[in-house]
Amino acid sequence: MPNIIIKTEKLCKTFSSGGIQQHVLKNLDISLIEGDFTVIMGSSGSGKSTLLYAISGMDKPTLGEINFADRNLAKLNNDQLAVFRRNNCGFVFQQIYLLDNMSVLDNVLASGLLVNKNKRELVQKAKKLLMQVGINENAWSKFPTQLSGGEAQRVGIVRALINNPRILFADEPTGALNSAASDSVLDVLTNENQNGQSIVMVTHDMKTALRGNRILYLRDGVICGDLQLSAFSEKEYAERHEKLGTFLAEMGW
Ligand SMILES: Nc1ncnc2c1ncn2[C@@H]1O[C@H](COP(=O)(O)OP(=O)(O)OP(=O)(O)O)[C@@H](O)[C@H]1O
Repeated sequence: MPNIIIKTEKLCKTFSSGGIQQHVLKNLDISLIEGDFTVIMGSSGSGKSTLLYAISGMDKPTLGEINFADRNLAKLNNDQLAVFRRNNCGFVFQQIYLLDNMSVLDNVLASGLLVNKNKRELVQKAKKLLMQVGINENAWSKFPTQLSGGEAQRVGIVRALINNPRILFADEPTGALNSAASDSVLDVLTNENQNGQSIVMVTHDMKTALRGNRILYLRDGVICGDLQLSAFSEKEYAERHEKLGTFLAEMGW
């Protein structure tokens, strides 16, 4: 039986500004499966990032429930939510927020030390993860400004993974990268997922979305499509591309 890691019930998010209410997420009932690489797609403004922020506990819903790893997020106050996020969530964004005055290794360690006080163990783990994403020893003492965009994003992924998150949340992780750098980042995400890491990623890019095994399509705050794919494999790229293309055409993408 697949393990449900996040379950939402009647999840709603409404923004109010200037006396006008905008209902961005409307009564969403979603179950996300542990181990999946779930992709959230939809047109601009459909509520993808809002959904990602709500289910990861970065923002509170207006109404409804979010059960994440058997915790009801609505019952947590802001401090408890911050601890919950630190222990359970990793985040990767389009903008890569590495600290410019710290080396690559220190950027990763700074995140890790928030949860694990055993520095020796942490250093070993950070180095292992950096190697895993293709950031070799000669780059560990470099500063973020000395890295390419793709390298910096791969360091960002390591920083997000250092505390063994239950889910890695990614919002347009390749949005600011050129094609080669984007492929290197997608290969890292695919590899992590194939090693068991659950990933939930927002993207508007089809090539990026092809890495997922489940595609949710959001339109006007409602999930109107849910496509299951097999785990990513280069061998069946053409077939996969066609399946996703057909699905997106049906969604009016
Ligand atoms: N903090 C906020 N305050 C007010 N409105 C907001 C806020 N955050 C998002 N919105 C509005 O909610 C709607 C959905 O935004 P969201 O960023 O979730 O869409 P998206 O599907 O991720 O879009 P894009 O693909 O363009 O990034 C938009 O109309 C946006 O202006």
